[in-house]
Amino acid sequence: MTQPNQQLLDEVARLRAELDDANYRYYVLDDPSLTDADYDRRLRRLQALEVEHPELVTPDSPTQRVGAPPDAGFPEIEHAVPMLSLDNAFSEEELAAFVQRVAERLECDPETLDFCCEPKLDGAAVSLVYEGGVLVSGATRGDGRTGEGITSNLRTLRSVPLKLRGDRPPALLEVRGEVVIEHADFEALNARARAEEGKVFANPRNAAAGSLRQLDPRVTATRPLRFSAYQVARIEPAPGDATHSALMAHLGDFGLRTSRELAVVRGAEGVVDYCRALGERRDGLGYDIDGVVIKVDDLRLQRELGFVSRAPRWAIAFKFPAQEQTTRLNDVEFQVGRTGAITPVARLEPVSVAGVTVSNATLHNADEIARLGVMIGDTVAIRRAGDVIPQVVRVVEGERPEDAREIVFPERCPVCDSQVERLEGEAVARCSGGLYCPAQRKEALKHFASRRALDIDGLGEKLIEQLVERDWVTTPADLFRLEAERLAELPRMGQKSSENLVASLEKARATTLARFIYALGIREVGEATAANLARHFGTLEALMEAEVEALEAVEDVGPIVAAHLHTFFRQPHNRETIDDLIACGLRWEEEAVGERPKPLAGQTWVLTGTLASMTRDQGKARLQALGAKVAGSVSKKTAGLVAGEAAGSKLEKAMQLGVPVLDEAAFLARLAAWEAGDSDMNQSDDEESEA
Ligand SMILES: NC(=O)c1ccc[n+]([C@@H]2O[C@H](COP(=O)([O-])OP(=O)(O)OC[C@H]3O[C@@H](n4cnc5c(N)ncnc54)[C@H](O)[C@@H]3O)[C@@H](O)[C@H]2O)c1
Ligand SMILES: [Zn+2]
Repeated sequence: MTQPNQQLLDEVARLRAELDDANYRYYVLDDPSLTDADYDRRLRRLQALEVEHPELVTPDSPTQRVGAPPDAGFPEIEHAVPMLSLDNAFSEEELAAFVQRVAERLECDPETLDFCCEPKLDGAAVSLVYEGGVLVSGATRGDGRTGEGITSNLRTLRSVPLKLRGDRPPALLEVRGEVVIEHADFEALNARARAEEGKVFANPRNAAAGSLRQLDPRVTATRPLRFSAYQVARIEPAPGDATHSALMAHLGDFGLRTSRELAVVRGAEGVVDYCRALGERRDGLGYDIDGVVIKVDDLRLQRELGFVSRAPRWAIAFKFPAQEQTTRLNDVEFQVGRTGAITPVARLEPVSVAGVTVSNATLHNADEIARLGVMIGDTVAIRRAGDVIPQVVRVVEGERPEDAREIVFPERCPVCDSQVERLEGEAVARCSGGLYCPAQRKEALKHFASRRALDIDGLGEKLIEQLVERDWVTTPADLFRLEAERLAELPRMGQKSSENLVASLEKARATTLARFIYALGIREVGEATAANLARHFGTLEALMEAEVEALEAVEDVGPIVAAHLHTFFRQPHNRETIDDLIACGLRWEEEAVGERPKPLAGQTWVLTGTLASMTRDQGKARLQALGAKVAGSVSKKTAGLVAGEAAGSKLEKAMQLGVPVLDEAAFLARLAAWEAGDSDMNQSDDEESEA
């Protein structure tokens, strides 16, 4: 043993301060400043120094403690059985050494020992107490002895039974488990937060822990939290189960979830095989795990092994490579998607994250860049989990170089040089080049040709890419001008397949209005919305002319989709594309409008003055839904004028020209009759209106 020198004392003090701070940020603020990998490295270093110099160990050293003391905002709950940490193994050798250690202590052959293995869920640990089968309290781990009472929050989780299933619940059950958020739910939660400028979480663990520690359970209730049990701390009367795995199965009978991946294996080889196999499947699990927990399965042997201060001797956590790493942000490039969305992409100094080399990560949008406060040259934390695109989650403080550069959002599309637009209230900036933008063109054409759109058989993605790259096709209409002879010049495209493609293009010309609308690739207009629009308006013309209010009158169309539709049809080049398609022979049967007749088809109406029962736009929408065109001025051809309060010159003109005039009451009565399917205007003249 060497004598500790000043340098070493300083290092120990620095590590402790850093780890204390990291613990506070991780466990109390749910806002870590270090990646887990950096944290683990420091903890390991401190442990190594303390092993070398046991005289330096203090009871308050981060190596001796678990978690962090409970936050004052919650009632304290003392754990009847402490909630400990787990020893870690970072390699297969360390795993084998664990098995060896256990066998030596038990004085048995390691090859005869059974271990129960399960994923180490990366969430927040909680303990639930059931008395007489009823949930009486729930708590966080806190510092292991005392946790935070978060019973009302835990009650909002559907996976936490308020009452245990079965006729004979135990008199007392204290069960422990992990509260997690699955990847898909986490992405949705953060996407919502980004859209609403709410709190964006770095990872599902922070989101789960933060959600559980909300002072208002109604907030917790909105978070997609899931509880999965992994340990029984107390059960009375004691059941006959002799193993941990049997006890876990028993929990299932009570209506508690346990891991589907739980398996009992034998000896070091079994343990190592399990860890390898689960490691390979890690990305496909749909939730974060940071390793495997390996427990001696026999409960009697567990008791024999007992505990050390911080962790049980009968269990170990095999740690997988961390899902967060730090690296340098070398540059930011801007990518253009199918709908023109411009996404800033971080070009990174390549770094291995959970076994995969990552050199790009998404920065989402300008708001996210502002939220992160990130600059080119910064050291950033990257997260890669499952199939989700790697993300920049945080800037590492204090590492910004002097020559760091600000990230400047382009004003023009990096692909087609069209103006970049950012709509009021929208986080996303978009290229306004529509089908003209090569970046959007390929995707727009793929969408246009896809099965649910125009269903152009034989026009696959690769072919579309070739056609666009050769400039043979710039708009969808160009597709219909392709000739078999020319197509046959393309690589791997014989005479036969060229002719087949031309034939399927011919077939695709006869489509439906709904498919056509969907094929246009208007933002947020999916198949169902397209079908509603087709049914509602009946003709493409009525849809193209519709104002925002009229669009909002369509089932499932809210203000945002209405705005997208409105903007789309106001773009001259989109109109040109549509005209061009129709000129190329695209056609469809007109739809039966929402089962309703269109008594005003072919008529032009004018609205003037103020209506008491609706806005003028709403009136317009209802007329349009009945097939009418609504114009801004009165002429001889005007079928009728609706005159509200304070009508002026239009009313005069209508009277001069002999155009029928309806006051609001008469208008409402007629609307009611028309909408009910009564096309004879005169019959409803005397009806009383109900506004
Ligand atoms: N980034 C940071 O700043 C920071 C700070 C503190 C801690 N940490 C991370 O937390 C780790 C230490 O945390 P710890 O003390 O909770 O130990 P741990 O995470 O290594 O292991 C104990 C925990 O494992 C969990 N667990 C998951 N599945 C389990 C299962 N099937 N059976 C039993 N337990 C299961 C439980 O919640 C338990 O509390 C560090 O290694 C580090 O990765 C990070
Ligand atoms: Zn563009």
